Parts: sequence; structure tokens; C-alpha cells
Amino acid sequence: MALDKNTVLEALKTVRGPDLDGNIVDLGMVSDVFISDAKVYLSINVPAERARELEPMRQAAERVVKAMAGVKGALVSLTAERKAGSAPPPPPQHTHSHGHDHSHGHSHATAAPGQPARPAKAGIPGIGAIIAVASGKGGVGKSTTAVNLALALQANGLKVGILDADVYGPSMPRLLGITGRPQQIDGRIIVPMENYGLKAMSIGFLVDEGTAMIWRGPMVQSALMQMLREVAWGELDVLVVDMPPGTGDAQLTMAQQVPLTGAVIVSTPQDLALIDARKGISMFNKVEVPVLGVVENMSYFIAPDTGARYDIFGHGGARAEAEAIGAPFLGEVPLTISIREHSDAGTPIVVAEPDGPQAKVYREIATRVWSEVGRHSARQAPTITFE
Ligand SMILES: Nc1ncnc2c1ncn2[C@@H]1O[C@H](COP(=O)(O)OP(=O)(O)OP(=O)(O)O)[C@@H](O)[C@H]1O
Repeated sequence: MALDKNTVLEALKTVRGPDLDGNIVDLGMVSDVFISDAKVYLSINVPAERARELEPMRQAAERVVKAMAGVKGALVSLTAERKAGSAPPPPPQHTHSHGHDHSHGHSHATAAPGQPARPAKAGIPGIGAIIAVASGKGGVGKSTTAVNLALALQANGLKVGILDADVYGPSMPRLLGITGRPQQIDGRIIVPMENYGLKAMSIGFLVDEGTAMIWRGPMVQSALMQMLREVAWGELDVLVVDMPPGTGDAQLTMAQQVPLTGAVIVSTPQDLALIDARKGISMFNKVEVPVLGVVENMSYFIAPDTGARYDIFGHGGARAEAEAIGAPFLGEVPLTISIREHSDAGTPIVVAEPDGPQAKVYREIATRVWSEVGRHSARQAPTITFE
């Protein structure tokens, strides 16, 4: 029998629902089935408060799918979808069955009145800090900033990885000039790809370009969690996460699920982009992720022939905006042909022209980002004060 959605659903009918009542397919709990490269991705919708208890059901479903002929791998996750009009649920639980004993469930810490609540999220073993690079809207140069920031952090002496969470439009394969598929250890843990000393993971390495576009929310979350937690990142000082553009529900969930140390917001100087940047900042505020600062991209134009500078977009808006909302201003990146050309060629400017002025700009931004990370980590760490 050919492997397709229907055969998978047929097989899943052998998995009993909660309380041994019916099967998970007929109970309408299986949200969608996505098959790529003989790997099956699906999620089971459960009430948020029962996610932990229903872990054996998730494992059973994964076992059943893995046992099917022609299946190379399966990823089943539990999601708790929000019902219209109800209060937002805790972030969906994603747990593994693979024998590690660390729990990946997330829970919210309840805070005493007047104290900020910090979500208690399980960090990733071996990774010091996780920084999101985000933008309120598309096309402002978020991915370009993310990759050059990652390489600049590395140039500053840190061990760095980059995770392309822009699952709908993955750009890291192109930006880093990486082709081919990553290897898997024991058919499970994925070895990250690498170029310029930077470890990189992107859905673009796993599925063909364009395929990811049709994914539904729960699939995207499963894929993201797999790229985060089932990748042999090794020891990293920092993992830079290139977030999908925008501030919709998908982005919010992602910001909530990934154990972020902080977020860098990329904006262009135009008014509209700044309005969007503000939305980006409030999204991270909502999920209590510190905003490490704002980068103004395409801030001014440097003529390639004369080197003269032109402030074509009324530059400086992001600095003013950052100051107005109390977020650090991290720096301004000029609009330069070379940044675009190097991006297109898969040789980001920080490695292509390490002694050039743009690389210097990115390294300075990286220095500021890192010092903000230090400030926030220090604040989060338990401290003993003597009065
Ligand atoms: N400072 C810059 N100077 C010149 N070109 C730039 C600069 N920053 C980004 N670009 C170019 O602008 C385009 C959009 O950049 P990029 O893909 O990084 O944006 P994005 O915000 O991640 O977009 P998307 O929302 O589509 O993911 C690319 O062609 C990129 O090379």
C-alpha cells in the first residue's frame, strides 16, 4: 500500500483515544498529516492540561507510524489548539519518546502580585543563550541581519549556531551557500550543517523549497522543536534564531515555545516599518522575552563609486523609536549593494569582507547584543542581596 495521508490515518485508528474511548482519528484529534521524504509529521490535539498525562498516547501513535512500510521516520507532537474565544492556553507541549529523560514540557511560573512572571522554559543543554532575530514585517532584511550577526558574534570569539525558524521561507541554505541534506545519527538526532564555522539548521535542508509553505501551524511547531532539540548543536555560546517575519499567532507561539534569552528587532527607517517594529516589540513583551534592542537596517545609502553617504529613508527613525520605548539601539546598517550581492552569493559580508566597513558595523552590533545578553542573564540569575 502506498504511503499517503489515508494509509497513515488508517494505521492511526489503532491508537486508542484518552480514557480508552474510541480511536484518535475518529475522535478528530489528529490535526493533519504531512509526509515528506518518507518522513511523517503529524500532531494530536489534546486539552492543554492533559498533555503530560497523554504522552503515552503520543508515543503509541509515533510507534504505529514508524512501523508502517516505507516510513523512514515519524514525528508526532501533542498540541493544544486554542479555541476561538477562550483564554490563551499554555504553550503546546512537545515531548519526545526517545529515551532521554529530560522533560520538554513548558509551564508558566505563577508570579507573586507585582512581580513579572517569567515563563519557566526548559533550556537546550549545551547552549548558553538563544537570541531571536525578528521583524514586524517581511523584507526588512531580518535574515541578512541574522546571518551576519551570527557570524559577527563568532568573529568576536563566540561559538555560534544559527537556526532558521522562518519555516515558511527558509533562507539560510542560500545565505550560507549550503546544499545537501544533513545526516542523522541513529535515524534521529540531526547533525547540523556547517559553513564558515557556523553550525546551521534550516527546514530548507530537510524539505524542498516551497514544500514548507503549505504546512499548517502544528506541523511548523513540530519541525521547529525538532530543529531546536533534536539537533546535535554541541556546545554553543549562542544560538541565533531567524524568526519568521510578522507578529501573528504563529510568531507568538514560536516566541513562546523557544526558550529565548532575548530578541533583536530589525526595522527599516520608514515609518511603516517602525509601526511594525513596535508590534514586534510588544509581541515579545507579551511573552516576557526581553528585547535586547533594535537594529536599523537599510539605514542610509553608501554610493559604491564615491563612498558618499545619503540618508535616503530619513534615517534615524529606529533610534528615536528605540529610545521612546526604552529598548537599546544596537546600530544602523547601511543599504549597500555589496551586502545584497554577498547574500545572494552565499558569502555573507562579514566573512566575505571581514575588514570592510559593513563587517565592522555588524561586529559592533554583535558586541552590543552580547553585552545586553549578559545584562539580562545576570538579571535572571538568582542573586543574593545583603541590605
Ligand atoms: N543592508 C542591506 N543592504 C542591501 N541589501 C540588503 C540589506 N539588507 C537586506 N538586503 C536585501 O534585502 C532583501 C531582503 O532581505 P532579507 O531576505 O534578509 O529580508 P527578510 O526580512 O528576512 O525577508 P523575509 O521577510 O522575506 O524573510 C534581500 O535581497 C537582501 O539581500
